[in-house]
Amino acid sequence: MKIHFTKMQGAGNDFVVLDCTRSAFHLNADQIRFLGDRHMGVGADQILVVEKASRPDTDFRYRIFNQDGGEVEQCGNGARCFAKFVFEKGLTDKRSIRVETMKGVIEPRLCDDGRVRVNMGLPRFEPEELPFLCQGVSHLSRGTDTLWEVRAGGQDCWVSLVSMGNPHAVMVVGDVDEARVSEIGPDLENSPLFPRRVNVGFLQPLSRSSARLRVWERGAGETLACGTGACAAAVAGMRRGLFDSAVEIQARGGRLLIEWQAADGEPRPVYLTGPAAIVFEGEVDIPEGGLPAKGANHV
Ligand SMILES: N[C@@H](CCC[C@H](N)C(=O)O)C(=O)O
Repeated sequence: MKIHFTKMQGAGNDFVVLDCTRSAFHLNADQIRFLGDRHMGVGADQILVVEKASRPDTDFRYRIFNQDGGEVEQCGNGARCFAKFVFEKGLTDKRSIRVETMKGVIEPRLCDDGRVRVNMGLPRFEPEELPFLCQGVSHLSRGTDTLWEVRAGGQDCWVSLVSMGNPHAVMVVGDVDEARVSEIGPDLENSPLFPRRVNVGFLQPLSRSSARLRVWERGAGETLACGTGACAAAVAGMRRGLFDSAVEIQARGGRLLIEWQAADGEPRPVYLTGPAAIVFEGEVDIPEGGLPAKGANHV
């Protein structure tokens, strides 16, 4: 089966985007994994599926699948690429778009400088608001933040847990280049503390308005940037008193601006601003069996 796709990237986080506004989406998890595979398929951290809105107060619906074939709740860099995609492909002439995701409505807006600014909704921190956390886990509070002690990669780590619709654990490190991302990341992603797994952020504050960040993404491994990871890391840092209300997050693939006005205690949405670009278009022949689970096709 041949399908048309658009390859996009936002700060180096890359996507295969499928326009399903006129046809139904019907790929299974093995076929999605084929699309995401960098050797056998097209290659992408996530696959984004653009669909018609199912509610009158929104313009589109979009679905997000990780490279491992699993459908997930939210994707910040994907939201910017989605907005650029629907505008550039003439699917809308609106520069402000309301989009349904699995975890509520988000609002991307195309800026005059070519970047996209997205209202990513409210961050959540309280244990009862973290559905990804194993029930009955004890925690320690410190200041205004709730820090959780976890063991991963053979060491004890203190993490902030944040839901941006999807799950994040953020730890502060001295130097992201030295951080044990590929040991701690997968260990924490698959810890029994997180039955639905978790994205793991390694945050190095540089000043009150800038930081470096690496993210081990659930279902994709380390990526060049993670938009929701940047939001989670910035708000975790703000709650710990490390940052003011706007932070430039430097990821390995680009820079993202995170804004969050939390000072008066009112629940406020997080805004994410950054680049989004179409890289190329193509047609791909998807094998009926897709890409079987790892090891399944070995002789
Ligand atoms: N790259 C994304 C996040 C994609 C989903 C994530 N891996 C998850 O499983 O929650 C972003 O830019 O936010």
